[in-house]
Formats: sequence, structure tokens, C-alpha cells
Amino acid sequence: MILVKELTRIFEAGTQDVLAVDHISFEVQQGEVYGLLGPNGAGKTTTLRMILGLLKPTSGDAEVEGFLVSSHPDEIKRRVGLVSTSAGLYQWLTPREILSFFADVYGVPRVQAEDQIEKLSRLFEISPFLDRRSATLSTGQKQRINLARSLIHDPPVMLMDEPTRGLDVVGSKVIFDYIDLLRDEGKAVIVCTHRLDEAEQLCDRFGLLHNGKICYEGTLAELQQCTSCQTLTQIFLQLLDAPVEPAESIPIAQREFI
Ligand SMILES: Nc1ncnc2c1ncn2[C@@H]1O[C@H](COP(=O)(O)OP(=O)(O)OP(=O)(O)O)[C@@H](O)[C@H]1O
Repeated sequence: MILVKELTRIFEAGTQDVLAVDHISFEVQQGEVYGLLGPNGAGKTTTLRMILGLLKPTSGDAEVEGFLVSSHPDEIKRRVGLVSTSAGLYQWLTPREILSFFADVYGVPRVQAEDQIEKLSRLFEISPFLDRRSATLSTGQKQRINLARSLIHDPPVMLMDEPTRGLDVVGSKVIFDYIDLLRDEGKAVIVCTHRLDEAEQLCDRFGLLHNGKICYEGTLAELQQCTSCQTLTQIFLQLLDAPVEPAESIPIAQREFI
């Protein structure tokens, strides 16, 4: 389970600071897929990075499986998998070497790691290029390896930042099926995506971020009811049209850091 409590992040950016995430709170239960959606610059990636402990919040906290990120960052990393297209692969290593390396980093016993590599290879159909140098792989093939890498320690919580970016229809279907499997296995999943059609199919509940704030939250039916829109795309466009304050810039003199 993921609990996000009043998370806030201010970035220093020249003479004005940027309020990227503004006191957001939400929770994701086991077996639930939560769509964290919003336009470019809304604060999605910043939120994921704070939950994982890669970025210190200016204020607020996040809790994963009962551990606070502020006090137990290592426990959080053991329990969370991050899928991100910006994650690079070690070009000179093969996918098998990369997966073994990360299994080792997470302390997965060797035999269990080999089984897990087998299972993930079948699942993501990466067996044909498991022993090729990563530098020779296509974008979609690399994305599949990234996905397998983030799951090597079988974490109970998954954070997915644009998981289908760069994938063809077949690759996207593999991810869809996998997210369904994660739900069935009782994992808590956050998915950030610009593909609203995909989000509509994939997610049980949504948080719509705009200028660092969650403006709407709920199931599709609840969002439809409170906006009088039918599709997630229409709801999203209504959100963008709404008179929301622009992302706040804070003069340096008024900055507060915790
Ligand atoms: N290191 C940084 N320094 C300064 N500003 C930053 C930094 N990282 C992010 N920001 C700003 O914070 C805001 C939120 O960025 P973030 O990457 O979280 O958005 P996003 O919703 O993931 O966007 P996208 O959909 O384009 O990936 C943006 O205004 C961005 O410019």
C-alpha cells in the first residue's frame, strides 16, 4: 500500500523557485492500479521520485507498506520497482548480465534470480536478445529490459512512468497484461501516462494533476459524475480549461525548506 501525505517539492530555478508538487495526498491500496495523470510539467515524475526516495520532499512524506520514505529509504527501495523510460542500460552488458547485476544489488539469492530472469524473459519475450550487447537493442527491446529490471526483486509496489513509451502494439499489450497480473497478485501500482485511452482501460482510480495539485480524484464513474464528461480525454481537457492558478513561482526570499 502507498500513502502520500501532503507531499510538496519546490525546485530552485534561478531567481524564482518552482512549486512543482503542492501538498498532494492520495493512497493506493494493494491490488489497485492508480493513474497519476496530468499535462507536461504537472509534477508526475517529481511525485514518483519523491515516493521512491530519489528526491527529498520540501515537506510532506510518503509511506510504502508501512515504511516512511523519510526514515526508511532503504526499506522503500527494496519494496518498490520503478519503470522509467529515462533509465539507461549499461551498453556493454547483455540484458542477462544487467538483470543478474540488479538481482545481486537487491540481494535476491542466485537460484531465485535465475528463476525470476526465466519468468520475466518469457513474460516480456526478451529471450531472443537476452545475450546480446544492450547497445545493439532497439528502443522497444530496451524498454522491455528496463521493465524486467524493475521487477527482478518482485516488489509489492510498482511505479510506472510512461511504461508503454516506445513500444509497438504488441509490446504495449504485454505491458497491459502484466499490469493486470500485478493487480491480480495484489500489488499497488501507480501509472503515469499521456495515453489517456490506455489509462482508461488500465487504471481503477485516477488522480488528475495540474500545476502540482490534484484537481480531480476518483474512479472513471466518479470523474464522469463530477465533470459531466464521458471520456478521460474530455475530463482532462476540461481540467486544462479550468481557471487554475499557474504554477507558482516563489521569490527566493520567501522559500521555506524543511
Ligand atoms: N531539477 C529540476 N529543477 C527545476 N525545475 C524542475 C526540476 N525537475 C522538474 N522541474 C519542474 O517541475 C515541474 C514538474 O516537472 P515533472 O517532471 O514532475 O512534470 P511531469 O508531470 O512529469 O511532466 P512530463 O509529463 O512532461 O514528463 C516542471 O515545471 C519542471 O520544469
